[in-house]
Amino acid sequence: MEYFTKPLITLTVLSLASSIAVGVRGGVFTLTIARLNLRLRNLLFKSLMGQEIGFFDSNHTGNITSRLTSDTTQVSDLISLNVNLFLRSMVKSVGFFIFMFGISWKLTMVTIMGFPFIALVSKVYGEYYKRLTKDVQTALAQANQVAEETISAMKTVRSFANEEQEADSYNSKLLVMFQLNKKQALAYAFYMWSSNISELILQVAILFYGGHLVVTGQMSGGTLISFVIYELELGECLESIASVYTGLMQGVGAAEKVFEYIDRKPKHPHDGKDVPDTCEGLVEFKDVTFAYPTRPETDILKNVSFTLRPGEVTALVGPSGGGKSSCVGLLENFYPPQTGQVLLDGRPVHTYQHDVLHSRIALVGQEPVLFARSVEHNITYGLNNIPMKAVVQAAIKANAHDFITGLTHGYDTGVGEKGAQLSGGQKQRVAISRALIRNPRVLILDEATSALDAESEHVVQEALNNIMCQHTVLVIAHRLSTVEKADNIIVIDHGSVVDQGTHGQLMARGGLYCKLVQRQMLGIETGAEVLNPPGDSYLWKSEGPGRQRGGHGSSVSESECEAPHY
Ligand SMILES: Nc1ncnc2c1ncn2[C@@H]1O[C@H](COP(=O)(O)OP(=O)(O)OP(=O)(O)O)[C@@H](O)[C@H]1O
Repeated sequence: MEYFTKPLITLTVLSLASSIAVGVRGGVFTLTIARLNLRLRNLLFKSLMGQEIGFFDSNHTGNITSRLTSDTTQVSDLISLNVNLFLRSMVKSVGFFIFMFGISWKLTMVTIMGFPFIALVSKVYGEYYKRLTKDVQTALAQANQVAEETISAMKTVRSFANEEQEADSYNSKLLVMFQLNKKQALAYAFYMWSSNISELILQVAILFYGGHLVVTGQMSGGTLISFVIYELELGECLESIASVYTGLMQGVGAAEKVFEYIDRKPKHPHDGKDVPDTCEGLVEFKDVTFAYPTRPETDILKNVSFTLRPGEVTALVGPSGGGKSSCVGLLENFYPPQTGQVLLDGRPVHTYQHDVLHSRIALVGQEPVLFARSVEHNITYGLNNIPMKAVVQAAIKANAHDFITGLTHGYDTGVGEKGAQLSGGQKQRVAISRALIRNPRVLILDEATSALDAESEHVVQEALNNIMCQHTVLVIAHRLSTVEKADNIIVIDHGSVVDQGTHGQLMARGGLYCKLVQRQMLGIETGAEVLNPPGDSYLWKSEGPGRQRGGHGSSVSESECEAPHY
């Protein structure tokens, strides 16, 4: 009993210490995974926020969110788990080696001889697995892309009864991933087979040489058995280390995708430093040529020059696709021009400090994008510590106050994802309030009142008229009646300024603007037909003024284009 008591006590103490260590290790690693995940996601999201708009034009949202969610989770899980396993297996392996060396250095050398082969198998498999993992993550991202696009456009899917095709499309993307999973399974089977065979060969070699040592009396049978037990344990540890390598390679595959975005330097960074004390609001486009990064071969704007003067309303008009919104994109510093300059008060817009530029230029876009927050938070978006009074004032100016107070929780009412719980006109008015609360020097209204009903449009237009004299205003509108009173109307077609002047001047010249106005009055949509009339004869021209189609009782004829007072 005395002989047994001492080892038993030692074993008990070691086991207790070990169980405490296991608990601590588990806790620490869980915490590490969480911290790693947090850090990776934050770094990735921050890097994404700094990317140029062209990056988002060329990368699908589903792909980006997949990196932000599943790839980061893969990285943190796999790396933490495998580092954990690696440390444990390493400590155990070193211990077993010491014991084995103590028993027989000759047998230990035989054991070591088998390692290079086992390491080679792991390396080849690990590299292959890394490549496969990258492909699997890419396939998953593509499946996510389909899912995200479909779910976010559910009403369109339903209205075209396309649910089944969307489900098929998702399934086909998943099948691509499944094919890769099959390759993974095959590779794993091959790896298990080769590593088990190599281990078996090693054991046979040890037993053969150990047997020889026992037979020749250099070692006792009991010692050989102890050695073999240690060797088996060591084999398990080495197997773990090999699988750690594979796991780490898998993590590295996912990490490469995550770090590709984390390390990406934006091609058009918004890192301007200028903070001028005052801002007049003089905007100049000087000989601007521009192509979108996704289509660098097509110039969307060609040598465009114009000026927006403080206190004046300038309208950009022209056929659809002419490049009006692209001008806004350049003024907002979303994209850099290829040649020429876009200046605000004589300084290129990209030299302004990012938040300063956007406090001086505010945009109300074609499709107002609201966030799934309260009305108040949407109006004060990007601003801090704004008193409620200012919020209400901005809403009143945009004719939004009445409908907001009619909502269940007034300004605290949530607007739903992308403002889905508001009507188009209501969303637009909240978006206008959001621009007005900044009291910008330059106000851009890109089809801002297009979603409003006639009455709301009138009131919003009046509100805008009241504040317009204090700003430089750029209006883009298809309904040309809304820009008649503009101080300057710039006509853009196929990326070039083809004419500019007041409504009267443009009508007198009888150019494209005049034709667009006539077309609208006839109730026919503006478009390519106006620019490329078949056989150069318009419908109303060939049919004569008395036979005009559609329209609202208008009887404008081409000859009126020449009239100085249209
Ligand atoms: N992000 C983009 N990437 C590539 N090409 C684009 C992008 N946005 C617009 N375009 C292209 O640029 C051209 C000009 O588009 P833009 O939106 O500036 O026209 P627009 O005059 O504002 O038209 P609309 O009156 O219909 O809004 C179009 O041919 C369009 O296809």
